[in-house]
This record gives sequence, C-alpha cells and structure tokens, in this order.
Amino acid sequence: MTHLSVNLNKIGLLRNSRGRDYPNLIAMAERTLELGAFGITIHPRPDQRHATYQDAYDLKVLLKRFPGAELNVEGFPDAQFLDVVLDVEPDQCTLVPDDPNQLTSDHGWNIARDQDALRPVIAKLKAKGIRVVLFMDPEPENMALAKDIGADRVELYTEAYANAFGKAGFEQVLETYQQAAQAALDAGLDVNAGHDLDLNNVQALCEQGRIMEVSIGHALTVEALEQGWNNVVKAYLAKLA
Ligand SMILES: CC(=O)[C@@H](O)[C@H](O)COP(=O)(O)O
Ligand SMILES: NCC(=O)COP(=O)(O)O
Repeated sequence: MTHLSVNLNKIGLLRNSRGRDYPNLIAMAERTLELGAFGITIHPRPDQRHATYQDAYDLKVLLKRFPGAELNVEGFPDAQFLDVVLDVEPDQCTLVPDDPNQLTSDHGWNIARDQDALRPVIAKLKAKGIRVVLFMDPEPENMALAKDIGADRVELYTEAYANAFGKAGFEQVLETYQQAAQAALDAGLDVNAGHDLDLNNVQALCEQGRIMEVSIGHALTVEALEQGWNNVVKAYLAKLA
C-alpha cells in the first residue's frame, strides 16, 4: 500500500484569493484526515500565495489529534522556510529546488552541484527528528549521492510520468521511474512521488510496491470540483425554483 498525503496548496490559493478564511484550510485538512488520508502536505513559497507559514503552525496543532498521521512541509530551504520548519517540526520536510518566483516546481535537485549547501541543511533538520526528503528527477545514478548527503527519502518528480501516461512510449517512461525507485531503495532510501499525479495515472506508478507515499494536490482539487459540480449546481437551481 502507498500512503496518500493530500497537498492543500490549492485550498490555500482559493482562500487567499478573497482575503478571508474561506475555504478554511485547517477544516479541509481535518476532513481529509477523518476520511483516512495518511497525511497533509503544504508547500509554502516565499510569497505565501498558496499555503502560508502560519498554516504550518496551525496544521501541527491539528495533527496532534490524529496519531500516526503525518505533516509534510515542502519547499526551498531559504532562511525563512528553515526557521519555520525547524520551529514547527513537521514529521517530514521535502526540500525542493524552487526559484523564489517559480509558478510550480519543475525540476529536481542537482545534488552533485548543490551538495555543499544541502548537507548542513539536512543535518539541521534531522537533528530535530524531521525526516528529510529530496525532490529528484528520475535519475537512478543520483540516488546514492542523495543517501550520501544524508537524505532519508527521495520524492520522484512525476510530471514527465504524468505527461507520458496513456501515450506511445509510456512503458519506457514508467520503466525509468521504476529503475530510479529501485536505485533509491538499493541505496537505502525510501521513495515518495508527486506532481501531476491523478486518479487515472497514480495506480500504474504505485502498483509495483516501490513507492511509499504520494502527495497529490492540484488534480485532487480539480477532480473534487468536477465530481461535486453537478450536485452543487442542482442544489442552487433547487433553491431558486
Ligand atoms: C514539489 C511539488 O511538486 C509540489 O509541491 C507542487 O509544487 C505543489 O503544487 P503547486 O505548485 O500547485 O502549489
Ligand atoms: N509533492 C507533490 C505535491 O505535493 C503535489 O503536487 P500536485 O499534485 O499539486 O502536482
């Protein structure tokens, strides 16, 4: 079985677009955990347009009511992000090589280049008992170095997988991901995966048993809208009849 951590960034984005607390991100997290999800993921960026740093503190309080459930905070390890994460002490911190103004995450770490910066960051997080995950492209040859610099897990960046799903050449792309996951396992790392996973494509990635956790937000939010839309439009029409 693969754990599901629901990314609530898009709930934060919707909330922030109207300047009041609706939808309430913590209430959505509570619902999600009551439904049996393993965890909640947020990815606060420097402009806090999605989840905010305060959300990390509030989620930490909520998660205390759900023993065994996990909080995963993702992001680029700048000074502010690290201060918050070291203070909140989530179960897991996923380090992502985002630029400050990035639209969304679109690549994994170049560990050979960035290892000197990453080593002390990883050590600080682990000293607080936080599991450290590195966001990685599916490159089997880089997994041993991820282990060497102290990571506990990698998260495979799955946009290429999602783009290939259902198209010619998909089997080859899947094979690349399975090889990267196996290389990570062989190096002593556990394996997470995420980005653009959805109800159609998630099973094929996870069914060989190598993926411990997926974090899903964008498609899950869209799917929730699509699957709930008809009922809500009908409910409004009934009110107005
Ligand atoms: C690392 C990653 O892939 C996700 O955290 C993603 O960046 C979050 O989604 P948004 O960019 O849509 O907030
Ligand atoms: N780590 C990936 C994540 O949290 C969610 O990515 P997406 O489903 O919003 O693309």
